[in-house]
Amino acid sequence: MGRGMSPAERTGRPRVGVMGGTFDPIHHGHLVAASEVAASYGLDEVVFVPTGKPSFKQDRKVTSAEHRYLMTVIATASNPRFMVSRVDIDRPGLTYTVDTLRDLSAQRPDADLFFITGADAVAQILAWKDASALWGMAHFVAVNRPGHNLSIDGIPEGAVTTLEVPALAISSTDCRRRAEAGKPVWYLVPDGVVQYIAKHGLYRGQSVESNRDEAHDE
Ligand SMILES: Nc1ncnc2c1ncn2[C@@H]1O[C@H](COP(=O)(O)OP(=O)(O)OP(=O)(O)O)[C@@H](O)[C@H]1O
Ligand SMILES: O=C(O)c1ccc[n+]([C@@H]2O[C@H](COP(=O)([O-])O)[C@@H](O)[C@H]2O)c1
Repeated sequence: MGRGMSPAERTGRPRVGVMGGTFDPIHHGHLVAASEVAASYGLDEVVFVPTGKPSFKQDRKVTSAEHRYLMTVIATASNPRFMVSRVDIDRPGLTYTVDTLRDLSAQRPDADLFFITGADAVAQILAWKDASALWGMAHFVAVNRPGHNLSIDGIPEGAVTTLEVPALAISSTDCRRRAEAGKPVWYLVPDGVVQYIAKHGLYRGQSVESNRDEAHDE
Protein backbone atom coordinates (compact mmCIF):
# COMPACT_ATOMS: atom_id res chain seq x y z
CA MET A 1 0.00 0.00 0.00
CA GLY A 2 1.51 3.29 -1.10
CA ARG A 3 1.21 6.49 0.87
CA GLY A 4 -0.84 8.07 -1.90
CA MET A 5 -3.63 5.67 -1.01
CA SER A 6 -7.33 6.26 -1.37
CA PRO A 7 -8.52 7.95 1.83
CA ALA A 8 -11.38 5.48 2.18
CA GLU A 9 -8.97 2.55 2.11
CA ARG A 10 -8.27 1.19 5.59
CA THR A 11 -4.79 -0.29 5.76
CA GLY A 12 -4.56 -0.91 9.49
CA ARG A 13 -1.60 1.48 9.54
CA PRO A 14 -1.66 4.63 11.71
CA ARG A 15 -3.25 7.55 9.85
CA VAL A 16 -1.25 10.71 10.48
CA GLY A 17 -2.34 14.17 9.35
CA VAL A 18 0.29 16.73 8.43
CA MET A 19 -0.72 20.40 8.75
CA GLY A 20 2.03 22.55 7.27
CA GLY A 21 1.97 26.30 7.63
CA THR A 22 3.90 29.41 8.45
CA PHE A 23 1.63 29.91 11.48
CA ASP A 24 2.57 33.58 11.89
CA PRO A 25 0.56 33.34 14.11
CA ILE A 26 -1.41 30.07 14.29
CA HIS A 27 -5.16 30.81 14.46
CA HIS A 28 -8.47 29.01 14.89
CA GLY A 29 -8.87 28.55 11.11
CA HIS A 30 -5.83 26.24 11.18
CA LEU A 31 -7.07 24.36 14.24
CA VAL A 32 -10.60 23.85 12.92
CA ALA A 33 -9.25 22.61 9.57
CA ALA A 34 -7.01 20.06 11.31
CA SER A 35 -9.73 18.95 13.70
CA GLU A 36 -12.33 18.50 10.95
CA VAL A 37 -9.99 16.53 8.69
CA ALA A 38 -8.96 14.36 11.65
CA ALA A 39 -12.60 13.57 12.41
CA SER A 40 -13.64 12.94 8.79
CA TYR A 41 -10.63 10.84 7.81
CA GLY A 42 -10.27 8.96 11.09
CA LEU A 43 -6.78 10.30 11.73
CA ASP A 44 -4.93 9.02 14.79
CA GLU A 45 -2.98 12.26 15.13
CA VAL A 46 -2.19 15.51 13.34
CA VAL A 47 1.36 16.82 13.21
CA PHE A 48 1.60 20.60 12.81
CA VAL A 49 4.77 21.55 10.93
CA PRO A 50 5.76 25.24 11.09
CA THR A 51 7.74 26.23 8.01
CA GLY A 52 11.38 27.25 8.29
CA LYS A 53 11.72 29.69 5.40
CA PRO A 54 8.48 29.46 3.37
CA SER A 55 9.39 29.48 -0.31
CA PHE A 56 6.28 31.37 -1.44
CA LYS A 57 6.68 34.13 1.18
CA GLN A 58 10.19 35.36 0.36
CA ASP A 59 8.89 38.83 -0.41
CA ARG A 60 7.81 39.46 3.17
CA LYS A 61 9.13 39.48 6.72
CA VAL A 62 8.32 36.40 8.77
CA THR A 63 8.51 36.14 12.57
CA SER A 64 11.40 34.06 13.87
CA ALA A 65 10.90 30.30 13.60
CA GLU A 66 11.23 29.78 17.35
CA HIS A 67 8.39 32.19 18.12
CA ARG A 68 6.16 30.55 15.48
CA TYR A 69 7.08 27.08 16.77
CA LEU A 70 6.31 28.00 20.39
CA MET A 71 2.95 29.58 19.46
CA THR A 72 2.08 26.37 17.61
CA VAL A 73 3.03 24.28 20.66
CA ILE A 74 0.88 26.50 22.91
CA ALA A 75 -2.09 26.37 20.51
CA THR A 76 -2.07 22.58 20.20
CA ALA A 77 -1.05 21.61 23.75
CA SER A 78 -4.54 20.80 25.02
CA ASN A 79 -5.35 18.33 22.24
CA PRO A 80 -3.79 14.90 22.86
CA ARG A 81 -3.96 14.09 19.12
CA PHE A 82 -2.13 17.25 18.01
CA MET A 83 1.68 17.22 17.83
CA VAL A 84 4.25 19.74 16.55
CA SER A 85 7.31 18.87 14.48
CA ARG A 86 10.53 20.84 14.07
CA VAL A 87 11.58 19.14 10.82
CA ASP A 88 11.03 22.22 8.67
CA ILE A 89 12.47 24.80 11.05
CA ASP A 90 15.56 22.70 11.75
CA ARG A 91 16.32 22.06 8.04
CA PRO A 92 18.49 24.76 6.45
CA GLY A 93 17.30 26.53 3.31
CA LEU A 94 13.85 27.12 1.93
CA THR A 95 11.00 24.89 3.08
CA TYR A 96 9.50 22.48 0.55
CA THR A 97 6.76 19.96 1.26
CA VAL A 98 8.63 17.21 -0.58
CA ASP A 99 11.31 17.49 2.15
CA THR A 100 8.71 17.71 4.94
CA LEU A 101 7.04 14.50 3.80
CA ARG A 102 10.37 12.73 3.27
CA ASP A 103 11.49 13.59 6.82
CA LEU A 104 8.18 12.65 8.42
CA SER A 105 8.06 9.39 6.44
CA ALA A 106 11.50 8.50 7.77
CA GLN A 107 10.32 9.19 11.31
CA ARG A 108 7.01 7.34 10.82
CA PRO A 109 7.61 4.58 8.24
CA ASP A 110 4.59 2.73 9.63
CA ALA A 111 2.08 5.53 8.91
CA ASP A 112 -0.15 6.67 6.05
CA LEU A 113 0.24 10.45 5.73
CA PHE A 114 -2.54 12.94 4.96
CA PHE A 115 -1.32 16.45 4.07
CA ILE A 116 -3.91 19.09 5.00
CA THR A 117 -4.07 22.25 2.95
CA GLY A 118 -6.42 25.21 2.52
CA ALA A 119 -8.04 26.37 -0.71
CA ASP A 120 -5.43 29.09 -1.33
CA ALA A 121 -2.49 26.72 -0.91
CA VAL A 122 -3.96 23.89 -3.00
CA ALA A 123 -4.55 26.31 -5.86
CA GLN A 124 -0.77 26.67 -6.18
CA ILE A 125 0.19 23.10 -5.48
CA LEU A 126 1.19 22.24 -9.07
CA ALA A 127 3.90 24.91 -8.73
CA TRP A 128 5.37 23.32 -5.61
CA LYS A 129 8.82 21.74 -5.81
CA ASP A 130 8.72 18.19 -7.24
CA ALA A 131 4.91 18.33 -7.32
CA SER A 132 4.65 15.07 -9.26
CA ALA A 133 6.51 13.22 -6.50
CA LEU A 134 4.18 14.48 -3.78
CA TRP A 135 1.16 12.38 -4.73
CA GLY A 136 2.98 9.15 -3.90
CA MET A 137 4.15 10.43 -0.51
CA ALA A 138 0.82 11.41 1.07
CA HIS A 139 -2.84 11.79 0.33
CA PHE A 140 -3.74 15.50 0.08
CA VAL A 141 -6.88 16.91 1.71
CA ALA A 142 -7.99 20.38 0.58
CA VAL A 143 -10.36 22.35 2.79
CA ASN A 144 -12.45 25.40 1.88
CA ARG A 145 -11.47 28.85 3.06
CA PRO A 146 -13.49 32.08 2.87
CA GLY A 147 -12.41 34.24 -0.07
CA HIS A 148 -10.79 31.41 -2.01
CA ASN A 149 -12.27 29.04 -4.59
CA LEU A 150 -11.63 25.41 -3.76
CA SER A 151 -10.45 23.90 -7.03
CA ILE A 152 -8.32 20.83 -7.65
CA ASP A 153 -8.35 21.09 -11.46
CA GLY A 154 -5.23 19.67 -13.10
CA ILE A 155 -4.24 17.54 -10.13
CA PRO A 156 -3.99 13.78 -10.81
CA GLU A 157 -7.24 11.93 -10.16
CA GLY A 158 -7.54 10.71 -6.56
CA ALA A 159 -4.43 12.51 -5.30
CA VAL A 160 -6.43 15.23 -3.56
CA THR A 161 -9.85 15.06 -1.96
CA THR A 162 -11.81 18.03 -0.71
CA LEU A 163 -13.57 18.59 2.58
CA GLU A 164 -16.05 21.30 3.54
CA VAL A 165 -15.15 22.64 7.00
CA PRO A 166 -16.88 25.38 9.06
CA ALA A 167 -15.78 28.58 7.33
CA LEU A 168 -13.70 30.87 9.53
CA ALA A 169 -12.70 34.13 7.89
CA ILE A 170 -9.46 34.35 9.85
CA SER A 171 -6.01 34.84 8.39
CA SER A 172 -2.61 35.27 10.00
CA THR A 173 -2.24 38.47 7.99
CA ASP A 174 -5.34 39.93 9.62
CA CYS A 175 -4.18 38.81 13.09
CA ARG A 176 -0.79 40.50 12.55
CA ARG A 177 -2.43 43.72 11.34
CA ARG A 178 -4.78 43.76 14.31
CA ALA A 179 -1.96 43.20 16.80
CA GLU A 180 0.12 45.90 15.12
CA ALA A 181 -2.80 48.35 15.38
CA GLY A 182 -3.40 47.47 19.03
CA LYS A 183 -6.73 45.78 18.19
CA PRO A 184 -7.75 42.56 19.98
CA VAL A 185 -6.96 39.13 18.57
CA TRP A 186 -8.93 37.39 21.33
CA TYR A 187 -10.99 34.47 19.97
CA LEU A 188 -9.23 34.60 16.59
CA VAL A 189 -6.22 32.80 18.08
CA PRO A 190 -6.09 30.59 21.22
CA ASP A 191 -5.86 32.46 24.53
CA GLY A 192 -2.28 31.34 25.17
CA VAL A 193 -1.24 32.70 21.78
CA VAL A 194 -2.85 36.08 22.57
CA GLN A 195 -0.77 36.18 25.73
CA TYR A 196 2.39 35.02 23.95
CA ILE A 197 2.01 37.78 21.32
CA ALA A 198 1.58 40.41 24.04
CA LYS A 199 4.42 39.08 26.21
CA HIS A 200 6.94 39.17 23.35
CA GLY A 201 5.59 42.29 21.65
CA LEU A 202 5.16 40.40 18.38
CA TYR A 203 3.87 42.23 15.31
CA ARG A 204 4.87 45.60 16.70
CA GLY A 205 7.99 45.86 14.59
CA GLN A 206 9.94 43.41 16.76
CA SER A 207 11.05 39.80 16.42
CA VAL A 208 10.72 39.63 12.64
CA GLU A 209 13.51 38.52 10.42
CA SER A 210 14.04 38.51 6.70
CA ASN A 211 12.60 35.49 5.00
CA ARG A 212 15.14 35.56 2.19
CA ASP A 213 17.21 32.43 1.78
CA GLU A 214 20.67 33.99 2.08
CA ALA A 215 22.30 30.77 0.89
CA HIS A 216 20.61 31.37 -2.47
CA ASP A 217 21.37 35.08 -2.67
CA GLU A 218 23.88 36.06 -5.33
N1 LIG B 1 -9.17 30.29 7.88
C1 LIG B 1 -8.67 29.19 7.30
N2 LIG B 1 -9.49 28.17 6.92
C2 LIG B 1 -8.98 27.07 6.32
N3 LIG B 1 -7.66 26.86 6.04
C3 LIG B 1 -6.81 27.84 6.38
C4 LIG B 1 -7.26 29.05 7.03
N4 LIG B 1 -6.17 29.83 7.25
C5 LIG B 1 -5.12 29.17 6.76
N5 LIG B 1 -5.47 27.98 6.24
C6 LIG B 1 -4.59 26.99 5.62
O1 LIG B 1 -3.61 26.63 6.58
C7 LIG B 1 -2.33 26.42 5.94
C8 LIG B 1 -1.26 27.30 6.57
O2 LIG B 1 -1.66 28.64 6.39
P1 LIG B 1 -0.74 29.88 6.80
O3 LIG B 1 0.09 29.54 7.99
O4 LIG B 1 -0.06 30.43 5.61
O5 LIG B 1 -1.89 30.90 7.33
P2 LIG B 1 -2.51 32.15 6.60
O6 LIG B 1 -3.63 32.63 7.46
O7 LIG B 1 -2.83 31.83 5.17
O8 LIG B 1 -1.28 33.16 6.66
P3 LIG B 1 -1.00 34.55 5.92
O9 LIG B 1 -2.24 35.41 6.06
O10 LIG B 1 0.18 35.10 6.66
O11 LIG B 1 -0.67 34.22 4.49
C9 LIG B 1 -2.56 26.70 4.46
O12 LIG B 1 -2.81 25.46 3.81
C10 LIG B 1 -3.80 27.57 4.45
O13 LIG B 1 -4.53 27.43 3.25
O1 LIG C 1 6.88 22.58 -1.59
C1 LIG C 1 6.65 23.72 -2.04
O2 LIG C 1 7.17 24.14 -3.09
C2 LIG C 1 5.67 24.61 -1.26
C3 LIG C 1 5.35 25.89 -1.71
C4 LIG C 1 4.46 26.67 -0.96
C5 LIG C 1 3.91 26.17 0.21
N1 LIG C 1 4.24 24.89 0.60
C6 LIG C 1 3.71 24.37 1.88
O3 LIG C 1 2.35 24.69 2.07
C7 LIG C 1 2.10 24.87 3.46
C8 LIG C 1 1.44 26.24 3.64
O4 LIG C 1 2.40 27.20 3.28
P1 LIG C 1 2.20 28.76 3.57
O5 LIG C 1 3.35 29.42 2.87
O6 LIG C 1 0.84 29.11 2.99
O7 LIG C 1 2.24 28.93 5.05
C9 LIG C 1 3.44 24.76 4.16
O8 LIG C 1 3.56 23.45 4.70
C10 LIG C 1 4.44 24.99 3.05
O9 LIG C 1 5.69 24.36 3.25
C11 LIG C 1 5.09 24.13 -0.09
